[in-house]
Order: sequence, then C-alpha cells, then structure tokens
Amino acid sequence: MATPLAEAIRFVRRVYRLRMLGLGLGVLCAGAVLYEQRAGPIWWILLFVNGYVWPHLAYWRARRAAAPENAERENLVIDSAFGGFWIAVMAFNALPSALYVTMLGVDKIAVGGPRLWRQAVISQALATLVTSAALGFPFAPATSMEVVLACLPFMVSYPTAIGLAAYTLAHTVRRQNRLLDELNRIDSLTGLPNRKHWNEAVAVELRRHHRNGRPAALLMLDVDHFKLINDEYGHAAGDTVLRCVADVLRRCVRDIDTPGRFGGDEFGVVLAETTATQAAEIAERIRSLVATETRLGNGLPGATVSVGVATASPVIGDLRMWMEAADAALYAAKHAGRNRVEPLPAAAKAALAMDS
Ligand SMILES: Nc1nc2c(ncn2[C@@H]2O[C@H](COP(=O)(O)OP(=O)(O)OP(=O)(O)O)[C@@H](O)[C@H]2O)c(=O)[nH]1
Repeated sequence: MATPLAEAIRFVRRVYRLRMLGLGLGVLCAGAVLYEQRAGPIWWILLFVNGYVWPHLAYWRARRAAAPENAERENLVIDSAFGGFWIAVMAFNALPSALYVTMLGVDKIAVGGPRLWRQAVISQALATLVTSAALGFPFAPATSMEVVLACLPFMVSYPTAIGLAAYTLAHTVRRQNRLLDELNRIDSLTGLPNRKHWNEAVAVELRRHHRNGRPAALLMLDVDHFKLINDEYGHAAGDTVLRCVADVLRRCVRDIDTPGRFGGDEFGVVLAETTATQAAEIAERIRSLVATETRLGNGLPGATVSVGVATASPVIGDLRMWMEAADAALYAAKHAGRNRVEPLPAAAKAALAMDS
C-alpha cells in the first residue's frame, strides 16, 4: 500500500493537472470579457499570471510543504479567491461569473468535500466583495455571443475532468478498502487466514455437512514446546518455525481445504469431503513433514507438532463444539507424549453425544 506521503503527492499531482486545465480554459472566459472592456495591460498580465504561472507555483508550494495535502487544500481555497477577484473585474458578466462560481465550487466538493467547499465559497465571496468595492462596484451582467463562445471550452471540458477526478478518487478508496479487508483476514507472519477468517471457513464447512451429510474434518495443531524453542533459539527462529509449519500446511492440503493460524503456535485445518481415516492420513503427513522440514541442521531449531482430529457429525451442533472436539483431540495428543496425531478420545465423543 502507498505511504501517506506518496498518497498526498499523488493528490497534489491530480489537482495540478485539474488546475492547469481549469485555469487555462478559464482564461478564455475572463479574457473575452477583458477584451470587450478594452482592459489595460495590467489586467492582461494579472490574467496571464493567474492562468499560466499560478498552477506551477501552487504545485511547487504543495510539493515543498511538510504536509502537501494541507498545502494543496490552501491552494484550492486561493483558487476560489482568484475566481472571486475575476468575477468582480468582469463586472459580474453573467455567464463567466456563473461558471466561475459553479466550477470552483464543484471541484472543491469533488476533491475535498463540503468543508473545503464552504471555505472556498467564503474566500470567493470575500474576494469578490473587496475587489468590487475597490473598483467602485461595476455591474454589467449582459453576456455577448463572443463571450458565450469563449466560455464553451471551459464549460464542456472542466466538468468532465472533475468527474474523472472524482471517479479516480472513489476508485482509489474502493481499492484501499479491499486491500484493508484482505489484510484484516490474513495473518501477517504466515500469510494464512487469521483466526476470524478461518472460523468463517470452518462454519461454512460445518453448515455444508449439516445440509448434505458430506464428510468433513477439523485438524487442530500445536507446535510442541514452542516456548522452549523461543527461549533457546530466539523469537526470530520461532517465527521461522511458524512460517515453516504454515508452508507445510499449504503443501499438504487441497484447494477445497482451508488452513489457518489460530493464534500463537496453534494452527487449524478444515478438510472438506474428508473422512476420519483420510483426515488422520493427512494429519500424519503434516506431522511427519514438519519434523523433517524443521529438523536440526536444516537451519532450524528442530520442531514437532501435535495434531488433534475431529470429524463433523450430527452431534456437533455448532462451530464452538467442533473446535472444542478438535481441541480435546489435540490435548490427548499432547498428553500422550506430543509429536503425534490423535482422534477425539472415546470419552469426549460420548460426552458430546450426551450434550447434543
Ligand atoms: N516466535 C513467536 N512466538 C510466539 C508467537 N506467538 C506466540 N508465541 C509464543 O509461543 C509460545 C507458546 O507457548 P505455550 O502456549 O506455553 O506452549 P508450548 O511451549 O508450545 O507448550 P506445549 O504446547 O504444551 O507443547 C509462547 O511463549 C508465546 O510467547 C509468534 O508470533 N512468534
């Protein structure tokens, strides 16, 4: 994901392009009115500076700022003040004035929302008032056909550009939300689904079993004496072991199965379309592969896992019961000496049947 500074610079660049287009074409509107007013060179110089120099100055100012996005918002408010200035200079010529008010309002809403729009409207109104007062409140609202024609490129192109900018912003937000959603579902150390996401997969599988009676199994794994590994070889070595277990899980299961990191050194796998015998075989493959892959001399501390297996059945009414059953099987594996696979003990099975 892009850093906040990179995002801010992208925002500044987007506004820079929008400003060059808007002011570049806006010059035609004000220029046509100045031409009709037979305005002196000072007004033409001001118009040229505002239209063709200010966009680059604004970009430079925002790029150099410690907080580019804030500086760009200030630039946008300054844009509106300039617009207000020209509305007064044009003696409120109806069409270009209305265009300036509309376009300089809509672009603020598109890139900064109602708050930026309010600030922009205030700065524009103040600039109009002060300039008009300084010029003696000139008022000539009639718009000639020449001015209408000069306004057309601005009128047609700028709303399209604003629409595109708004779409790009919305698209970026959607993409970032998707990414955030993904990150919320993945365990950052192992890349496996995290507990919340994995629970959802287990619940889906259990519902499928209840619906159509298809077999399904749950494996619960725990790294043996993981605390000792951490203590003896360091946390980084512990992390490598966890990543290795995750890798083994990915290699040992099919696309329809879902491995996940349950938390700490605990992992789970939900196996679709899998009987108790098949689940025990898969669990054994995982157990044996973890021992081989992490054995001493492989650059790893040497780790083993204990695995509990619990198949779905009508007596397992919900997710919690299935997890507890797999956990009871895991406990049995730990109790029986670790580095082994155990099914749900008969006593626990009987207790489940009584509970249901
Ligand atoms: N390296 C590393 N250690 C972790 C992580 N998350 C949890 N742990 C450690 O994992 C250890 C889990 O230890 P315990 O739950 O006591 O279990 P154990 O030592 O594996 O003992 P048994 O399960 O009885 O074999 C704790 O010391 C945690 O600090 C992690 O992301 N990375």
